[in-house]
Amino acid sequence: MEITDAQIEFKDFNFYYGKFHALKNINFKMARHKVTAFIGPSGCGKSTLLRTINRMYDLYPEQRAEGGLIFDGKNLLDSGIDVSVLRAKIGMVFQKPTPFPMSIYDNIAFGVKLHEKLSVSDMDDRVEWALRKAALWDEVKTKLHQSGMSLSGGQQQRLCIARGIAVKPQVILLDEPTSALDPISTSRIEELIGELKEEFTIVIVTHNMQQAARISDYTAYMYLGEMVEFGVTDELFLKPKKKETEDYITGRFG
Ligand SMILES: Nc1ncnc2c1ncn2[C@@H]1O[C@H](COP(=O)(O)OP(=O)(O)OP(=O)(O)O)[C@@H](O)[C@H]1O
Repeated sequence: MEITDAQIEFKDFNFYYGKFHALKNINFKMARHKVTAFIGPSGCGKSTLLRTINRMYDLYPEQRAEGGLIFDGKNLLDSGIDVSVLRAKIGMVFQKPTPFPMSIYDNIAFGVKLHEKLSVSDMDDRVEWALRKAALWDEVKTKLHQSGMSLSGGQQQRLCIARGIAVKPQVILLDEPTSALDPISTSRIEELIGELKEEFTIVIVTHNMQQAARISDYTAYMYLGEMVEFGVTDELFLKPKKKETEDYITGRFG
């Protein structure tokens, strides 16, 4: 399987927490405007891999990445990369909804103001655009100046997605975005992911294999820091090439 339109490419990529070798020789590409899912048992390195993509590890001096992580023709591991610009291009949504303690409107406007100078009416338009894209507009349009914390968990997570989208990134990283949500909010977010890929490249970590099978185009199965198998989602689930993958997806693992 060859990915011809890659947005991000990992080349001989390794990652260390101090002396612990957490990601081992990772090589694969993520396709533009598709959903790529990382699955695997707890501790296999899914979140670590996701967090390298916007250099979250920069905050911790003992964490180190080596090799190639190519985006827009540049190696994101190079020291010359401006990490704040990078994080505007590659947004992230966490497992637990994390709205800022400010109004719904300001939750979205805050990040936009860091990168762009918009007039009041352009900002209003941007906030509406982001909330519509995140399928939240109809629920909040009459209460934009109420606190983001007053929303339900599922609405808060859509607000966080709207906040990520508002700066117009190219890639959205989702770290188990539905694991704290009820089934109805989960299916709304899954539906939303299907719509967002029209405009953004999506990478999702999920411990839920059915979710990966439902929403992703490509799936990577990880185990003990290695990428055991990467492929088209339907093929990986229906006809895995490796026995380890088959054991995991059929529940025979462990
Ligand atoms: N800050 C850290 N310092 C040291 N080791 C870490 C750190 N964070 C994670 N690890 C280790 O790196 C490995 C991968 O962890 P990671 O959180 O990426 O796994 P995961 O697949 O996302 O797991 P889960 O599904 O449980 O969230 C584990 O062995 C973990 O113990």
